[in-house]
Amino acid sequence: MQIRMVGTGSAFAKKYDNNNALIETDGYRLLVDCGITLPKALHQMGHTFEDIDAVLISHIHGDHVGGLEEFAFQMMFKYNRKPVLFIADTLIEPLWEQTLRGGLTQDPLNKLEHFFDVRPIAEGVETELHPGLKVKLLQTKHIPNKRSYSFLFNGCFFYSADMKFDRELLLRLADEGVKAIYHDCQLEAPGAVHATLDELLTLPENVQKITWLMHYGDAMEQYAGRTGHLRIVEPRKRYDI
Ligand SMILES: Nc1ccn([C@@H]2O[C@@H]3COP(=O)(O)O[C@H]3[C@H]2O)c(=O)n1
Ligand SMILES: [Zn+2]
Ligand SMILES: [Zn+2]
Repeated sequence: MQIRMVGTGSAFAKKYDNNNALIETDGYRLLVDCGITLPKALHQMGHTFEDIDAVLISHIHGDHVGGLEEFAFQMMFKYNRKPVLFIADTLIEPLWEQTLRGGLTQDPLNKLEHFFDVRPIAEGVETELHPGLKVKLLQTKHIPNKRSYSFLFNGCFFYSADMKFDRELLLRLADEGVKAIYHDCQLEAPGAVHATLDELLTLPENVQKITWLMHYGDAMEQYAGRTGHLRIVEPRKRYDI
């Protein structure tokens, strides 16, 4: 499995695009989240929406779903293919009713399934997305009373949705043999709805060594050399997991 971040920025970052990823395995290309900046950033990487086999959504914030309207329209009117959308069963209704319905509705098209091949995923159940690529959704804390799901790929790669610091979860994942943790990180405290760098730096060395920071602000370069054993994910670079 390989990962390339289309962007690594926070919701407000201007130097880095929205924190969205491409996970590739045996020629299969999964887009993880599709934010506001995704259409342009994907184009700058030399890809079109046609190159995407499926999209997986973590939660409903613009930097994670704001590019889905263009994705849906391009696939319908430019590429004549209904894209596969993997999404927690609990997010299907809010994604349509609270985010996409306004822009996409036109007679007779009035539901999410008219635009996407929707594949609901139940929390906590390891689900095959493609031969060789499985995901387990873990509900993680982000905004009170708003569901947000982090991803455990193939039992060995944890990719955080936006989430608050959860020491027990990270220690447990490391104990269970997870090889890599990609974690959203707010460089400056207070984190409020994200883990802060200071919180992640309290992790034991063995956990820090497998943990990579993403979803950071424009000040990221000032933190070079100040992240302990935590490494910073670079945008658009291909990493083997
Ligand atoms: N209660 C909240 C809600 C949101 N926010 C900020 O808005 C951003 C929305 O995208 P995000 O990536 O979840 O990061 C959120 C916070 O920066 C915040 O700081 N506090
Ligand atoms: Zn975000
Ligand atoms: Zn968020």
